[in-house]
Amino acid sequence: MKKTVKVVAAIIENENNEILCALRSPEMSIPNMWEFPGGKVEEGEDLHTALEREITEEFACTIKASEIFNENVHEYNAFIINLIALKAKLIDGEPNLSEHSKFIWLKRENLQSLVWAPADVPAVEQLVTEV
Ligand SMILES: Nc1nc2c([nH]c(=O)n2[C@H]2C[C@H](O)[C@@H](COP(=O)(O)OP(=O)(O)OP(=O)(O)O)O2)c(=O)[nH]1
Repeated sequence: MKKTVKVVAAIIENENNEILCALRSPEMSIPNMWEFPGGKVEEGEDLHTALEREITEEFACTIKASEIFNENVHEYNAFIINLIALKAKLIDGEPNLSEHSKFIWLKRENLQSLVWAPADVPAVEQLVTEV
């Protein structure tokens, strides 16, 4: 049976209404695909704490996570992902690149120009149609 992995991802919007998009590197799993930054929730950890921890680890800045925006279950070849996207705001510092190949800030209407990790597609669609 495939393992189910619980992953939190941040929809970080800046003051220009742009959203942070990160490109997974060739060395990461699901390589060379765009994602909302985040990572796996650890045993006993709540969603907000997990997301704030992952962003500090991967981008050396501080966010405050708020409401759940989208939740999606997607079956990859190797595992099943329960991807929970939370809205978030940058509260200290600016993102710094470490594990990812690149990050960009994009307006909602341009999000679909990227090749997203398949599990992220429903969240992207919801963002594009959000008023
Ligand atoms: N962070 C993140 N991961 C995503 C998204 N969409 C998606 O399919 N994934 C996949 C990629 C990875 O297989 C998994 C998350 O693992 P990760 O490698 O980013 O997290 P992690 O840092 O906790 O993992 P690790 O150190 O244990 O390898 O979920 C997304 O929007 N954000």
